[in-house]
Amino acid sequence: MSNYSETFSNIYTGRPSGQQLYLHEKISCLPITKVATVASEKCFALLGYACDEGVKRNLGRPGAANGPDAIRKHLGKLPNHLPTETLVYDVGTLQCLEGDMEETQQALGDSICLLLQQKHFPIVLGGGHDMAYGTYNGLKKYVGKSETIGIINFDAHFDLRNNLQDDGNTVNNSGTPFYQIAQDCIENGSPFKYLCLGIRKDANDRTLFETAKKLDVKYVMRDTFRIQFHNEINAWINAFASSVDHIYVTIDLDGFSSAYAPGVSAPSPMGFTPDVVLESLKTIMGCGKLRVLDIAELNPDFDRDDQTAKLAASLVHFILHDLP
Ligand SMILES: N=CN[C@@H](CCC(=O)O)C(=O)O
Ligand SMILES: [Mn+2]
Ligand SMILES: [Mn+2]
Repeated sequence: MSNYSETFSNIYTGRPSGQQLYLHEKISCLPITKVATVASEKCFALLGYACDEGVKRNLGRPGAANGPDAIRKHLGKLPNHLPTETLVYDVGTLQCLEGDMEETQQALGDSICLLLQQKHFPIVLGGGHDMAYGTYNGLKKYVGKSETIGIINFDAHFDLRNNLQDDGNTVNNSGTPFYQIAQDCIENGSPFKYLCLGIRKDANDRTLFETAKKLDVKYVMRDTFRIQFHNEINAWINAFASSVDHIYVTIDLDGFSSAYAPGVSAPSPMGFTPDVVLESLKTIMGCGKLRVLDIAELNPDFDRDDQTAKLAASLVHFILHDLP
């Protein structure tokens, strides 16, 4: 079972300016049932996915269910440079009840589809990376079967774990979302287009590399995913983008070095840096195909001085301000 809760505006606090100098004065909280098509050219919708059931099932460290509110608390304090006609709504949070992650993913997919139909750009705040299965399916439902979706995942991990157990049952978790998507694509005869940026050799076993190869996954290893190689990285991103109709970006915070992002279930001591992610996001946004973005795996229980929550909030700030 999943539960929807609307966001109360008192989560967004900061310096009062009376002239919308800060995002807490810009973001409007709106129940998702009241979302309507807007005349404004640009309208963002922030949606929480408060679920760490997938992390628990994947033997990780629970706590990501508190990720969405931790991001909101820091986002509100950041400066607002948006034009008045750009709208930013917070449309609430989906909570996973009684461990029913699948129902929460389904609710996420339905919400994403609804927001896209109403011409909003959804930004999902997580939450375990199992959210990717919900976000992707929402976009798929919106664009229809004949359109190709490319997934770009900033992550230390492939998250291509096989969800089929020895006893024949399936167990989905935060490490299986892209495997599940791949299986659906195979079943539907649609291409599985997946690009991973920042893969760590010391965080993915041999079978995961074999699965990636079998599924023709494109990936950039962490030691190459560095700002020094931005020309090459941009060329790979552009080549990938030109082979798809729509792009879904998913940012797993555990791909960042734990110097930047300690507040995750599975930290990366030798992860990537924010500069290469921002550079890559600029390239992706420049393609004009980005339709939805989510940020996964914030676990405030393990954060240090809120730096991971602040990093996530700054990523949202960047998307709000730099999406063309
Ligand atoms: N979403 C995270 N997935 C990783 C977790 C790794 C870990 O817990 O060490 C994975 O399953 O590979
Ligand atoms: Mn990861
Ligand atoms: Mn992940």
